Amino acid sequence: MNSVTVRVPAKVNLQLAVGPLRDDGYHDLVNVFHAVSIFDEVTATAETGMSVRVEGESADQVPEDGDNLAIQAALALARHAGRSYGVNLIIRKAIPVAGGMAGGSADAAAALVACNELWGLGLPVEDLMEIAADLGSDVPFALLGGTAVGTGRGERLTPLEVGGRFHWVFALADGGLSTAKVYAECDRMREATGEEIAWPRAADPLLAALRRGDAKALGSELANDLQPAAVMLRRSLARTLETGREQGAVGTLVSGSGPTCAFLAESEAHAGELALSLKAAGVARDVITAYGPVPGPTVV
Ligand SMILES: C[C@](O)(CO)[C@H](O)COP(=O)(O)OP(=O)(O)OC[C@H]1O[C@@H](n2ccc(N)nc2=O)[C@H](O)[C@@H]1O
Ligand SMILES: Nc1ncnc2c1ncn2[C@@H]1O[C@H](COP(=O)(O)OP(=O)(O)OP(=O)(O)O)[C@@H](O)[C@H]1O
Repeated sequence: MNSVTVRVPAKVNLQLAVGPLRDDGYHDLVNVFHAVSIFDEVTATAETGMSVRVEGESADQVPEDGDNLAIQAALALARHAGRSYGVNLIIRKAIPVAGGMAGGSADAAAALVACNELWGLGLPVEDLMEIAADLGSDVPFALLGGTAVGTGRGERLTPLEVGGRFHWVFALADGGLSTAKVYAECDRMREATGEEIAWPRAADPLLAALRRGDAKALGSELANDLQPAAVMLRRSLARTLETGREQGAVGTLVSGSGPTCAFLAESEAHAGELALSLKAAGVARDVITAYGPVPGPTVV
């Protein structure tokens, strides 16, 4: 086999409960991940060296060297296998860059799946999961897809049962936000208010709403502890979120570390209407609809 292409989805966090700062610089989380139908595509082609090219949505903001998370994933896999394999990766991006939708993590997961296949390694998903956790906190979920709760720094996953399809609208912002800076701002704001930091717990009503496939109930349970920090660093998000609420979204939140804002709709038709209203209000660089949950990386 000379070439393998893998399609991989973005994520939104339905609940992101952030615990205290740990000694290793990470935070313990309860992170309810949900994969949505915005896809990057990664094509891996056999080659002697390691190289990457990025095309599509905001490709100019993505590194094409060793800083690219997909190349790091390929290198980590070759190291794990104890061989000096080579690969050329072509990444076609649709997931917003530095948007809080785990685009880099998705590409890393896709590269692991593609190279495992291309190099004929046949490693089980458990091995890929271990490599994924070393690459970044979001990468294990990017390998899994669907809907799952993550604990630890988000890498320890339990898949969740979901009783239906949810329809989403995403408002994309101009420019990204640094994940590390958003966590640091969250710590700063907590310190300034002297707020007691609770141990993160999954919200039972949210899990029940997911099981029933109940969009209205899920909408009122969406929660992101990083949201105040993201809004503090990007004040314009307050208006974007408010506009979605006014236009009838059943749930509204910043996706992960932002700045993408996510709006839950009652149906596909409602998502279409909501997207038009948000576009007309001019509160986003672009507005897209998607549904979830969707499966993780798929060879196409
Ligand atoms: C915001 C989320 O996207 C929500 O899913 C993730 O928690 C971030 O996951 P990620 O982008 O894969 O993050 P990593 O590459 O592992 O870490 C980047 C930085 O985010 C902060 N970080 C990340 C995860 C975590 N549980 N606690 C943290 O404090 C740390 O400052 C870390 O240096
Ligand atoms: N394959 C990649 N795709 C996108 N960004 C990448 C990639 N590899 C490295 N990066 C770098 O990582 C940074 C974060 O990009 P990414 O799109 O993963 O952010 P994010 O969606 O906010 O992440 P998360 O939701 O996991 O916090 C970018 O600014 C970019 O420089």
